[in-house]
Amino acid sequence: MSEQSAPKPLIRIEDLSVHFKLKRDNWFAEPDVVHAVDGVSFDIQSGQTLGLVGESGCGKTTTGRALLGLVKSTTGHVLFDDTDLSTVSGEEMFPLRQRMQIIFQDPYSALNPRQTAGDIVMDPLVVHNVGTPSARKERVEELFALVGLRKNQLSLYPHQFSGGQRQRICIARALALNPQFIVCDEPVSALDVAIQAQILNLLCKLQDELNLTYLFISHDLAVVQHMCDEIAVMYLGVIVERADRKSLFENPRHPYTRALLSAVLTSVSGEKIERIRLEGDIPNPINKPSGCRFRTRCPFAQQVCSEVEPVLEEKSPNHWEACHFHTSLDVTA
Ligand SMILES: Nc1ncnc2c1ncn2[C@@H]1O[C@H](COP(=O)(O)OP(=O)(O)OP(=O)(O)O)[C@@H](O)[C@H]1O
Repeated sequence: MSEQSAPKPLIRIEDLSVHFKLKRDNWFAEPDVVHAVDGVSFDIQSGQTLGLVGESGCGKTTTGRALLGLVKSTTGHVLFDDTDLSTVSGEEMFPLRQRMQIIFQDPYSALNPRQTAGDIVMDPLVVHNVGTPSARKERVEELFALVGLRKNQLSLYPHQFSGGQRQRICIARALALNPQFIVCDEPVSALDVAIQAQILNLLCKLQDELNLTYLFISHDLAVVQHMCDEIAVMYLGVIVERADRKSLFENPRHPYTRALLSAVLTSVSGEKIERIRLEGDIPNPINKPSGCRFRTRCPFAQQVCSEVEPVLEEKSPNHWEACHFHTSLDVTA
């Protein structure tokens, strides 16, 4: 594709960091700092899905929230449709918020138990003062149909729905203001496996029909494989590998990605991948290891790994990796 016709990203994150200062034990102690996200950059093209994967605590949710301005970033920039969100005022942010939404992991706690499903989905229209009362009612009915809920369910309360139906309510609410971009934060991990596929299919269908752009956060590689065009693998606040879905599943490079994938066992092409067992837990983001953050769990770590932090480099076309070694090519387990 020529440079002129290259698509413009809808989302661009440049060197995003989010550090949380914890409360001090006493006035003379330095506060501990959690390095939840440390210099993350990526683009998402309009109409595409970027998957963000990694173990619990690696900074996926914080990245998604910082992107939407729900947590304050320490450094870096988030550009939405070429607008740098760090430069816009609260007033300017209000209409932008309509275009960027989030679906949470837990459809149980995301819904107010005292509101009917219809009122929940109508809420964003009321808050943003969109349409007349009758136009809002019509829009809510349309949204119910779009996500596969029935009109006679409008006046029911959250507890009267199944888990999958509650996630459909959350999706309808997220769509109410016609967003372009949605952060899907583990949207199926709280659901039964049988229901997960239905919700994933619904998200795919809505993406096609409404040209939505997704950041899809998950710890589950099987889910990401189903949903995403591109995948970024996160470890302890940084991206260690990023590639399109096919390259990542067929030729995983980083030892961490390969460890995650070996739990799934077969690659997209059906070939078995070399097994790397992940020992121990993810280190504490308050005291991250020197050099490569993965070195304390990496079976291939060498001296340089504790001394120099590897940068994310393009190791083959559009396949980025942060590792001192070409592990997929020259290291055997
Ligand atoms: N408000 C906060 N204050 C202090 N630390 C926080 C805060 N929010 C998140 N963290 C810490 O930041 C790190 C990254 O958390 P985050 O929730 O982004 O990870 P995650 O990969 O989404 O994990 P999970 O899948 O469990 O949600 C964790 O160590 C977490 O404890």
